[in-house]
Amino acid sequence: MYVLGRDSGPDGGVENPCADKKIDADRPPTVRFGSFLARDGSAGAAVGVDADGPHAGVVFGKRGTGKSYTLGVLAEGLGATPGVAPVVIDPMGVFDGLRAAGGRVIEPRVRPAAIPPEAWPDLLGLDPASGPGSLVWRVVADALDATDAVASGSDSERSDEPPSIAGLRDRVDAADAPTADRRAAANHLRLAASWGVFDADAPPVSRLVSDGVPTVLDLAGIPDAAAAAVVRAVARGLYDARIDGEIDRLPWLLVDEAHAFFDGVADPALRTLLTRGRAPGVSLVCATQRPGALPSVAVSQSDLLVSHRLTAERDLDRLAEAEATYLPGDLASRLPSETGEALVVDDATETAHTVRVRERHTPHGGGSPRASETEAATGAAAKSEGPR
Ligand SMILES: Nc1ncnc2c1ncn2[C@@H]1O[C@H](COP(=O)(O)OP(=O)(O)OP(=O)(O)O)[C@@H](O)[C@H]1O
Repeated sequence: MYVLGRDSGPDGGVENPCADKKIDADRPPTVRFGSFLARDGSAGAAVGVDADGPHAGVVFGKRGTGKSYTLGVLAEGLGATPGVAPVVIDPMGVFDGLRAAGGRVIEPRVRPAAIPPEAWPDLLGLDPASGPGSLVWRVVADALDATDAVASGSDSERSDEPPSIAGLRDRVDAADAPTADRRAAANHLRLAASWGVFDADAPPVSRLVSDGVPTVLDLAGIPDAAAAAVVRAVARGLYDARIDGEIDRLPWLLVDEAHAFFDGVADPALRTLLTRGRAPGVSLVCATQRPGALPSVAVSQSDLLVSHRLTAERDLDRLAEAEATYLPGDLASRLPSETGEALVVDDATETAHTVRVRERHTPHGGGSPRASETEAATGAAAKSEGPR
């Protein structure tokens, strides 16, 4: 986190982050985040998030306190920062306003091969020790071995085709297994096909970050297991692509409603980013209204913690895990109460400050609908005023 100098441009500190991708030679890439909040409630100096290096971060806050909005502020700023590329996991469909910053909104497709064989039974809701579960595990492993054999020139079974769900079902049909197991496995694979997220020919995950504009993966309305598969494929895909040198930019994965992804198929990939993502340059920011449902490692590995208001004891306990010897007093007592305000704990500078998150430059799609704002209500109000 940086204090941004007053001489660095309009908009309270830096150039409009949506405007361009100019590099300021005097300052490392920085995302305009907001301004310090003085004790009397007035706005102080502008603050920005360092985007030069990779980070692990969390954004906490009870419902309606501004988490998604804050994630959108980061996405806007990162989309305008050279050398980085934000990818937003959008389970509620509230980030399509990022189109106004040149972003794209995608209904994601991932390759079945992006999910490792051992994760398939869990993905399909099957016990891996059951007949159908172990059959699915085996056919996925065989299908991956067959495509690997082509790459390695091995003499074992070969397939030029990347595994598809239909191909996996063919393998199930042909397997030496009890009929009931084959039928159950095929039914579960048919269900997975109906989610519409698996495509053997889906573009590689590295394509999501090829140009640096915000990419929003719209997961609204798709089943939880399918959303988890997408998050796993994207998180792991970005990590592997950086390790293999396929991506030049530093990707930032911004996950809204992150608690939903830590108890299923996506969990290992998110933990990999938390614990090892910074080495190859992949950042992860997890936003959640239920910090208590995140694993402790999300807090212990985060070097940036942004917390809007919290009240539930379990969530405050998770926040307390971020208390460090360099911070005086408890964090809970320092949480601000207004929407859009947050306590920011920055491990790099070993500081905690109250910040007012800046306003978005693009429309925000979140916020709860209000009866008083419906056409029915405003129409009724106009009617009750009556003719004059
Ligand atoms: N920094 C801010 N500046 C101005 N308005 C804000 C700010 N942060 C949040 N808001 C307003 O507060 C409303 C709620 O914010 P947001 O949708 O981000 O909450 P949330 O914590 O993500 O809620 P939920 O948990 O229900 O998803 C938004 O509609 C937005 O208008």
